Amino acid sequence: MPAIEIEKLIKQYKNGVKALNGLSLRVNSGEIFSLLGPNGAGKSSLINILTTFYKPTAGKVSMLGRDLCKEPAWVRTQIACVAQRISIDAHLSLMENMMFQSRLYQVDAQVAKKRTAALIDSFELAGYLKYPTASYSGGVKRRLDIAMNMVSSPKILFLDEPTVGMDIESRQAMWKMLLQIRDEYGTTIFLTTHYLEEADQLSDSICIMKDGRELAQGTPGSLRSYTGQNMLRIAFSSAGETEKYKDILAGMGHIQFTRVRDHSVFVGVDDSRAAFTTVNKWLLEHQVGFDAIEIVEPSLEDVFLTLTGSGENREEQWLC
Ligand SMILES: Nc1ncnc2c1ncn2[C@@H]1O[C@H](COP(=O)(O)OP(=O)(O)OP(=O)(O)O)[C@@H](O)[C@H]1O
Repeated sequence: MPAIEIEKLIKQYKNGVKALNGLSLRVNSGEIFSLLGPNGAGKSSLINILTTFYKPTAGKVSMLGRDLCKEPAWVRTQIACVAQRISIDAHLSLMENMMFQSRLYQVDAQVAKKRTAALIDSFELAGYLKYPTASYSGGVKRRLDIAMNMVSSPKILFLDEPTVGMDIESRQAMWKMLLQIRDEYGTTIFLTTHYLEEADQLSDSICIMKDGRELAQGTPGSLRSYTGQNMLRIAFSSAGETEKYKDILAGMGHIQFTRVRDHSVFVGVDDSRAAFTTVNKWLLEHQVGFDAIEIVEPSLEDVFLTLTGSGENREEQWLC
């Protein structure tokens, strides 16, 4: 049974804006699912519907096998939602915050005690017990916020940009925590992120959406090969050279678009071998000094930019 199944979902606000415009997607039980999309794509509108804050205008949403519109109260008992704004009470201790949350979800006191102890242990929070929560770093506060939301043993955990603004160390601690939640607790994780590398490394499944619809869904690997397009990477020794040759390369045969990253020009091509030959020949003939030229697989970021930047309405695609 899928954790979430959405068919042709529409959300039209009173001002006439259609934030969701026929969205369909599926989240499998026990997976980490990432929702990606540019600003205004409809991600928050979708999360607000799935967490029962908003009612959809039309379409079907099944959560854990039940109809969301018919049984929102039941759905609420099965999910937890960690918003971007941290919800811990800085006047309460770590333990008091956990206990407060358990009472909110009407978890039996004995059960709550056991769960809290296990969560503190799992997520390495014991070292912070004796300090006031107000003194915690942003990363630890967020970990505590998530641990609190696990007290009710949710089947699905929603996280809105869980690592936004974090340094790399805190981000890695968060990734570890999310993997543990999936593996030790079997919880399905539904998250939004703007970090494509994070989605790539962490997710079992990704949906890229724009204008209220899904553009593509699948595993990170299947999405990377989604465009069916290899790329050329040509590395130069300086940023100036890279910028200069980006524009020249853009005008050559077989080349669809160019992008610059880390002193390299990444070139989208329709035929990687033919493009390799053309570009290589041109660089040698014009005695252009370059550090490397190679055929590479597109990154998730390349796929994201190609899909969301195209402005085309693609047909629905299911890649799993
Ligand atoms: N309550 C609302 N009333 C009217 N329009 C809204 C409302 N909430 C969102 N919208 C509009 O719906 C569209 C989708 O917005 P939404 O916030 O769902 O996108 P998003 O992908 O979460 O964007 P972001 O990444 O910027 O948060 C936008 O055009 C937005 O202005």
